[in-house]
Amino acid sequence: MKISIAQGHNPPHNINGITVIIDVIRAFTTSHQAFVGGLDHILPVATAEEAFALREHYPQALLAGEVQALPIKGFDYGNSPWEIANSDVTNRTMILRTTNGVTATLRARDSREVLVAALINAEATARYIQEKAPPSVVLVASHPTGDEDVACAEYIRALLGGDGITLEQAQERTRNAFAARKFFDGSHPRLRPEDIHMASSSAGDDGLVMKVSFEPLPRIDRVV
Ligand SMILES: O=C(O)[C@H](CS(=O)(=O)O)OP(=O)(O)O
Ligand SMILES: [Mg+2]
Repeated sequence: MKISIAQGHNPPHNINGITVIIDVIRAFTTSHQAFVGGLDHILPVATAEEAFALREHYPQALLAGEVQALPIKGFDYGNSPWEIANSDVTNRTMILRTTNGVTATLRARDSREVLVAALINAEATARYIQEKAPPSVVLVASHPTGDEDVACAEYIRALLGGDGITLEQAQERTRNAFAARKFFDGSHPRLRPEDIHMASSSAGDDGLVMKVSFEPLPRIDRVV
């Protein structure tokens, strides 16, 4: 199994392999928490306008996401695992707009299989990949310049038997990433330290793997 790490919003072609889009702060930590809370599925979209337009077709859907990390006016939730953990999302659909994780996911079509992951479900994701044993795995750190997603990619690579780092090192790099700072300096009441505590946590191998499909609409489901 060839394992490579890429960074940014444009995942490389990986026609015969598995591509994992990683977003630790916070898109896929939020997504993981939503599935833990019983969410049915996620519809990722590129813009807030697309989110509002899509909700016309899915009036029961919840809107979640951010622009420049801040909650979007008219949305139900920010891109916040803490907000989701404190809400009832059972059997709901969530339309999700985020800057890095969702953007990279929407551009990851050239792969046999696409997963999304964060540190919280790194172990479950790695075990799923090991069981599938694809010829190639591309781990995409979706933040173009941040360290938290690269750290998670290096941890997953280690879990897959390659070079890498420990969970504790990945957790430390997440807490120290520059994207984390704004959650600790009181800059906005809805940028809470709890989001980073959740993003730097591990659920161990909780079996919660998140898989992307693209037709008829981009969609993220929990693998059951
Ligand atoms: O809202 C977030 O956590 C980020 C934006 S930033 O990196 O914190 O500025 O969006 P995401 O797509 O989850 O990386
Ligand atoms: Mg991010």
